[in-house]
Amino acid sequence: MTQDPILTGRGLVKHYGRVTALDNCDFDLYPGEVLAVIGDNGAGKSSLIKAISGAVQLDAGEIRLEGKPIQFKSPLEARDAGIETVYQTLALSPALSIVDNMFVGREIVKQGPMGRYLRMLDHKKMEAMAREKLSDLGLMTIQNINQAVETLSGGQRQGVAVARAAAFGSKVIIMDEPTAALGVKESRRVLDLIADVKARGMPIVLISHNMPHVFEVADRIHVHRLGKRLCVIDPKAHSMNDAVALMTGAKTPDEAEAA
Ligand SMILES: Nc1ncnc2c1ncn2[C@@H]1O[C@H](COP(=O)(O)OP(=O)(O)OP(=O)(O)O)[C@@H](O)[C@H]1O
Repeated sequence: MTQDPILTGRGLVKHYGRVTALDNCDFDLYPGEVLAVIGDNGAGKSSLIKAISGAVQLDAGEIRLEGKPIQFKSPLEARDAGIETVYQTLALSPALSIVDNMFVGREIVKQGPMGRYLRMLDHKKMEAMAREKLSDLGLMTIQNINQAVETLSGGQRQGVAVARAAAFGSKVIIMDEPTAALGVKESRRVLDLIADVKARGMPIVLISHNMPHVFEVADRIHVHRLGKRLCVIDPKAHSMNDAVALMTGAKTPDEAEAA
């Protein structure tokens, strides 16, 4: 890697009472890459992602975004700084429309006094922007952007959440188990979506237990074990069996390299 990482973590520590969820963990994400984070249940993947996305506060360590140290007190602060996290379930408000979901907390008000003093929203502008972003990502199979998100399929919902991230100039998108609850066809759409977002130059962190999905889309794989980064592997140079052996402790990184 010749470029500097866009996002780094050094010596990250997180305790929950007596449990050490992050134990001096390091992390690096490079511009434009898809980095998969894999690990056994309880290895600390979610804790790592929550620390990066402002959902939990670290006990020690440093996170840098574009070289600058950051300390987010809430997920909103992380989002404002350009780190957008797409959760499987919590990403969207089901009863709100697609447009409303995309603009919640970032509504565009009308120009002039109506917007300035009466906070009247510019629905036309928001709809046009939503349409543009969705079509950029090949998501215009969605007919009516005023329909409630609860009427969309799982894959389409992921799409709306990702379009929202892309629309607001995010620097990093974190996707937490995006295909876990989806069928084969829907998963396909989400994997294509990841490829589209990557093609637009946006780096993605993908947390997944699904090895075929990880091996299909990841440029590098961060193997997380016992609260820290055990190693980073190249999916082209390693098998899925190697990846599973590393995350369960059946193989050491040296053994995986020698194989
Ligand atoms: N809020 C919490 N309170 C107490 N312990 C927690 C909390 N969150 C996580 N832990 C513990 O921290 C450790 C790491 O959990 P974490 O959820 O980060 O792992 P994970 O790799 O994401 O697991 P999974 O793949 O099962 O989701 C586990 O032992 C877990 O029980």
